[in-house]
Amino acid sequence: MTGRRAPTLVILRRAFGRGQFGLLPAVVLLGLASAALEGFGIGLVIPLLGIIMGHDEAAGMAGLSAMLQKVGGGLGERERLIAISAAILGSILLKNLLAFANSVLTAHIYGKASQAIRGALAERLLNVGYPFFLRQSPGRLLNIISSESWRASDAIQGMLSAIVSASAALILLAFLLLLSWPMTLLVMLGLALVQAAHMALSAHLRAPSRNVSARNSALASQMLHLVHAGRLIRIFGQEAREKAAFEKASDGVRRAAFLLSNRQGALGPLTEVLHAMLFLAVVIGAWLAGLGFPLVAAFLILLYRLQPHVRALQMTWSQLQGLSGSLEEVTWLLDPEGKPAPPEGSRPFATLSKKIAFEGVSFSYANEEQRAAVLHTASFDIVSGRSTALIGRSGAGKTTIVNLLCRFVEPDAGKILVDGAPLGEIDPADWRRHIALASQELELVDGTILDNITYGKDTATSEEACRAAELAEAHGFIETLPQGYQTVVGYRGMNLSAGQRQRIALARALVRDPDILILDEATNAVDGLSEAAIVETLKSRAGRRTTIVISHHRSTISFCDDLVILEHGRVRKQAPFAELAKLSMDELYRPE
Ligand SMILES: Nc1ncnc2c1ncn2[C@@H]1O[C@H](COP(=O)(O)OP(=O)(O)OP(=O)(O)O)[C@@H](O)[C@H]1O
Repeated sequence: MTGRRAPTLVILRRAFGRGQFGLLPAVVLLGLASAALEGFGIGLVIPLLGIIMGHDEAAGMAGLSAMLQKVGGGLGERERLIAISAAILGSILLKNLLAFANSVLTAHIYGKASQAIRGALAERLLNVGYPFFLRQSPGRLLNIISSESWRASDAIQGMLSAIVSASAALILLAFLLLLSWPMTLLVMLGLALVQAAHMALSAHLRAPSRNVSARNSALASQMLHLVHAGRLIRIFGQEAREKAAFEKASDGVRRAAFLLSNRQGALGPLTEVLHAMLFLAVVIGAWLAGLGFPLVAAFLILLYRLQPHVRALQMTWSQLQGLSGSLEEVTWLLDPEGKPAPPEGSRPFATLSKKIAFEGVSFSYANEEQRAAVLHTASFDIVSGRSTALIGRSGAGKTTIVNLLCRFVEPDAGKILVDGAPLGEIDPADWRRHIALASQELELVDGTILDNITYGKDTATSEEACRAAELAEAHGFIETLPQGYQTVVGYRGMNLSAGQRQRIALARALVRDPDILILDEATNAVDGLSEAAIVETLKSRAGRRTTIVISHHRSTISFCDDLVILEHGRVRKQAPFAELAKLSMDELYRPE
């Protein structure tokens, strides 16, 4: 789970990669300027107190304090008091204006950085090789996108405010140094000790933080299950079991978050106590050193103003440790290393003119358990302009062949040749533009019927969409719906019947008028009459287009020209359909 590169750096690079880095110096400058104004304002307390207490000479003072003591020296006492007060007020006003400008700027950078992280996550999911989804838990992915990405953004916000705090701390320390360097050295030594204690304690936040992320992933999986398995749970009466499983996952999150929050919560008060001790040590040190009251007062006010910035820096540090689990999860998803690459190839593809040839293709869905091969040296041809039925018992490897053809997965051995050219060398985008797939597993998108059909071809007109719906035997039922093509199909098309969903999915494939049409159990929920009409549509592609059909139904493959029979991942037979037309499905499946 732990990324090799520092998660914070990877995320920072992604977050600020698009022009936001240029704004960081502005954040630093604004932070420095507002702290300088604050230091200046506080420094003016020295002459102010001097006037009030009646000893306004610089005797016993050195450096900055002596300079400040002389401010407005040429004025009368009353005018000097008013002028210094006005200068203090002016510096406070300006400082707060700059602080506001800084908060607008950091909010802008934070927003852009969070958006960049979310965009990078979406880009990774869209571009990673498909086998990634076969291996990863959807709950984990959902948790990263929906929750951990926000926490990574919080870390960015923490880092931005840390920049401001660090700038302020630096300037205020410089003022302290100019007022009294021995006292400042004492302060810096004390701060270093507090920081060391803080870092040692913060290190204990990493493990609980990772645990929170892991528990959140498990909970997200449970949530997904509850959303998807509504019917399954009810029909088998498993509500109590599901409730217990959900409670367990939810309680796991609660416990992990409680531990993390307790450890984090202890750091704030502890740091405050250490800072109070440091403050008192400075008071005692000043008294022992015999410093004058105005100087000690200015020093203590500055120190008092410095402490929140230092504490904020330390709390950002512990916040980052507490978010380390989230940062690691986001980094893991963003990192292309160790993830399947998307299919490659640059050879253009215009049309299938001869055939697709599988030559000794072997494949296994290899994972940690190294499963056995599901295709063994499979060799067969899909001839251009003809319809090929791929049949075989359940688990024989038919969908795996579709996955290989669509380049969702790549062969472990052997070749897939398209008009003699290796499929692996063909530009995948070009190739996919010429194929279309209708399958039970390709769900509808949440939108209207028209949205779903034109998903197959962005540029399709309403007329083209209607034509595709007619060919898929969907137009008739769509016309009877009150909203027609504007009917919203709902999540995964749940507002429609299974057969209606399949016909819209078929229209989505047909709207492309694809060179190669692949139907994987694409009409098994469609009634007989509709299926017969669809078969007529498919027949009309003969000679012009190539069709690959997978079905356990004799009627669905009845129009095919060629038959490829698979058995346990091996091609048992390839023959013209006419030669075997008399055999029933059972007879076709039966080993010879
Ligand atoms: N993602 C996967 N990970 C591991 N094994 C898989 C995966 N998908 C399929 N398999 C295995 O590959 C083999 C072939 O599966 P495939 O889906 O290609 O069969 P099929 O012929 O299409 O079956 P059906 O007619 O039931 O749809 C099966 O043994 C199956 O268990």
